[in-house]
Amino acid sequence: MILHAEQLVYRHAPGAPPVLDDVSLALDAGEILCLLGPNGTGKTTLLRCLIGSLQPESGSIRIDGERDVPARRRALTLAYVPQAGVGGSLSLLDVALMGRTPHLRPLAMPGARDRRLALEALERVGIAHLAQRPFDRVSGGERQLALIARALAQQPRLFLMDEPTASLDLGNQARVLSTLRALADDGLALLVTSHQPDHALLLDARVAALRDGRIHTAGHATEVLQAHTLSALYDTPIDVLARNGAPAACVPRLRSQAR
Ligand SMILES: Nc1ncnc2c1ncn2[C@@H]1O[C@H](COP(=O)(O)OP(=O)(O)OP(=O)(O)O)[C@@H](O)[C@H]1O
Repeated sequence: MILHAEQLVYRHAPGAPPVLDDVSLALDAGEILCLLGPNGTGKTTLLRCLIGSLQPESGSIRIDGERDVPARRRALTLAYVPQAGVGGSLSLLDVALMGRTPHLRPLAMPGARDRRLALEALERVGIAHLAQRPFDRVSGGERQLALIARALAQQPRLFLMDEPTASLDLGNQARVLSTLRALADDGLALLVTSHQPDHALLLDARVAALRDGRIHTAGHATEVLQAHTLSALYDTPIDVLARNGAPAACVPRLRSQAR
């Protein structure tokens, strides 16, 4: 098991209500786990606990079966894609090159191989033509793609991605989702937060849905993403439509359409 979290409890302040309450999950090589749940339910907080930037009050996190993995080894094992990143005036190539940092000796500069891997990562997400453009002079979606490229260049075994398709058009959503599926098929592990349950279906992923800081629903997307489960999770009527006989699209009903 590459990632195993057990009974995590996290509060932003002592005595405050828990943001994460008894949350457990496990992720193996070759798997995609899609983390769903309403706004403010603790998805980013969970990712930040898993990468070690927040400290849970109790519970355990093991990577490759080991607790308290040293920072350098952790950086070689897992890559985090945040919702938004700060790249300033760095070029997108330099942003992608930052993914190579854990592989460099202290104070060493990236070499030709690092630059090739960074460029390949930009190509894989379709923005190699923007390699020399400063991060603060590209669109929100292009920034998101650059942050994904940085993670790809890092060549980790485990990806933790916070809403990686949130700013992307349909074409780029399909490109990124195809890339994520291909990474899993290559044996890598991915934990991906999303507000689009459809994406869990497209990715043929397992799902863990958080609500009020607790696991509300868990299982394979095709089994658990049913109209009644989603309607309860998001507190709104949701239909699940089929394509080729399999659930494919999760569509909320507006108040005027409620039956
Ligand atoms: N620094 C902070 N201090 C106090 N509360 C915080 C802080 N950051 C987040 N929160 C609260 O913690 C809860 C969980 O936030 P989190 O960002 O993990 O939710 P999320 O599920 O990722 O939400 P979204 O889907 O909107 O991105 C929310 O109620 C949020 O308001």
